Amino acid sequence: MKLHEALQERTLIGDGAMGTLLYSYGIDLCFEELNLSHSKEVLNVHKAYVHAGADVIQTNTYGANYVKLARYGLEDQVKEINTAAIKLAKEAAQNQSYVVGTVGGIRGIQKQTTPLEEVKRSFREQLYCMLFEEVDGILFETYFDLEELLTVVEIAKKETNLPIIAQVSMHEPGVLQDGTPLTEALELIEELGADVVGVNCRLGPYHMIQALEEVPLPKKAVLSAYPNASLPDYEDGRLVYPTDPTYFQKSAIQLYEQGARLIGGCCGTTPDHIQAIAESVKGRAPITSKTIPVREQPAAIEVTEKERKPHLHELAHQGRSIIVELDPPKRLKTDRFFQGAKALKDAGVDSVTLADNSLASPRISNTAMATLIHKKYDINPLVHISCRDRNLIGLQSHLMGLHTLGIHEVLAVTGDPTKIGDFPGATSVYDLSSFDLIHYIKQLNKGISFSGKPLGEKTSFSVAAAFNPNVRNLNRAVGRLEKKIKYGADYFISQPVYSEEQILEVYEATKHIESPIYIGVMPLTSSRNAEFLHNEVPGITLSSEIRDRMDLYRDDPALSKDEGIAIAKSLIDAALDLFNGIYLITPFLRYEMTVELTNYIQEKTKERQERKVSNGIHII
Ligand SMILES: Cc1cc2nc3c(=O)[nH]c(=O)nc-3n(C[C@H](O)[C@H](O)[C@H](O)COP(=O)(O)OP(=O)(O)OC[C@H]3O[C@@H](n4cnc5c(N)ncnc54)[C@H](O)[C@@H]3O)c2cc1C
Ligand code: MET
Ligand SMILES: [Zn+2]
Repeated sequence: MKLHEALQERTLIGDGAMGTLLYSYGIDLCFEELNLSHSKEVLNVHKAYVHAGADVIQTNTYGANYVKLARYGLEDQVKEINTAAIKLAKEAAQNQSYVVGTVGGIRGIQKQTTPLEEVKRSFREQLYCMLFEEVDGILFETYFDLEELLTVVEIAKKETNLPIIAQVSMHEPGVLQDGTPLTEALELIEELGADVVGVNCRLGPYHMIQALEEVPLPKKAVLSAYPNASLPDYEDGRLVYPTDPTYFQKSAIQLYEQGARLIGGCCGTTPDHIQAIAESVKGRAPITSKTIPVREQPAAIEVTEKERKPHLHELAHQGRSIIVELDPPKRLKTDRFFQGAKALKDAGVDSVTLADNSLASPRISNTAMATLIHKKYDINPLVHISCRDRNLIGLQSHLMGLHTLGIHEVLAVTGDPTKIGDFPGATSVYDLSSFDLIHYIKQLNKGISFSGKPLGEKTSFSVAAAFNPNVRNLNRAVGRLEKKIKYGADYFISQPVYSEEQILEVYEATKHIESPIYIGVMPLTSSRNAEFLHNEVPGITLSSEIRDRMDLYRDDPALSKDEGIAIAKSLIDAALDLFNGIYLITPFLRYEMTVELTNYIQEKTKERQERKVSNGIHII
């Protein structure tokens, strides 16, 4: 009997974890490579599951795609590894159990690291190996990213008529990480033609049963469940899953009662767990009806926006907007910082922006300083957020904190790597890149956490992204802007530019982009400062004319400053008609310079407006 028919007829038992068992044997290598180098051990795991009563066993190919194998330098061995895996599973199955080719999800919470094109290429290669070796079905498991699973199911349906088993994984019971309810996700997968839809990994039986209680019986497809043995414990540096197979047996009955017709185990489960569930539900006739309990609906997500100042992207859409970077000090003396913030507020800037340990060197927390200037001077601060120093937990917690503090303007950057800063040996976390961070901040704006949990309220972040025009290939930098818009960026803030021609070039290269760009201007403070930027900061080139102008006053700090301001003013003159947003960067807390430039921009803007009005009157 084919797997298709068996699935229609009776409850089937899947196998349990492969990785957990191999790990428990003390083998801590690439599990998929073991199909070649430790084939006996892999064969024994399969045999143990067949012996325990598994009707369906999976090949040891969870990560046998070139993307994951590349981590071990094994990307060229996709074919050998998959072929060996299938042969081993078939040898153990002896035509008594069905052998399904397992394909694991690649993307975790980071979409950016594995673009869909890569997912497709990698999956096709693995699928062709499986079809060539004639498996009984394809099993997709541990897909946290729904988009990725839908993509591979669609490809599989085009390439084969074999049964497709497609399982999502959840961080939170009942919802996927993008907030899609489980029921809706399974319906989407079923619509694409998956024969079995279900859930595996991450959750233990308790939460998996809870999640399935909300899921009606699929219209055509069969429901499956492969829970982990329990929640993991961390002992002596290893993850262990302390459970009693008897508990798993009771849970299997409840999964069956929820309509699951293919029941196995994921991480932490062993042949003992599989034997326990085989004893209780193997071969049972599938249930044919199910009642979904009527539950009190969770509180609706708050939609009314709290009173807030206009967002910076709104201001820059409407007209002139000035924001000024004033970085938190590197030392604990804060007087100058606060004087600067107050002076900038009095000068009328729309926001003070605070870098997040730029150049990977510690400063006083920008959130602390932003909160204080927000409270003290009613400044609308813009907080830079770098992915370098915080993992996913830290980033979400930080953003929820900013929301609670009433700070709604953020700049999402990947961040300068630690290698260039005060602590070259420190870890650069980079759980996310700027693209994914932008995406997840926008998810918070929908009231959904990074892991898909409803937050009960929507944040209202306006998300800026970084634009670095100081690169050899400006078009590539513009390409990154377009991609950041796709991920949800509302507007851009640029690195400082240092020539009028460059301002024009940037304008020409970006004029098709509707999102506002705040163009960066940082006044030079001295000839040494100019030489440093020109010679040592990657990407920044100052014209010889500018360097000569600064050099003329190299022995006179006051005149150097004046010349720096004069140069910045000419850059501003060049920028004013091309960009609404101007981003001034305060060098070394010398806020007098950025206050003067703010006044200058305001005067020039007023003059331009008056000229427009009088031109208008003249025309009339
Ligand atoms: C306005 C502004 C504020 C900033 N504030 C901070 C801050 O507070 N803290 C901090 O640590 N850093 C800050 N940075 C620095 C920033 O992190 C780096 O300049 C970064 O390389 C570009 O921005 P991103 O982090 O969004 O990088 P992304 O665009 O996400 O790029 C990430 C990686 O790609 C590389 N890359 C970027 N552009 C290109 C390109 N055109 N071609 C090829 N490779 C490219 C980068 O080198 C980087 O390794 C800021 C930059 C700007 C423009
Ligand atoms: N089925 C695979 C294993 O048990 C993957 C489980 S989810 C990480 O090793
Ligand atoms: Zn698992």
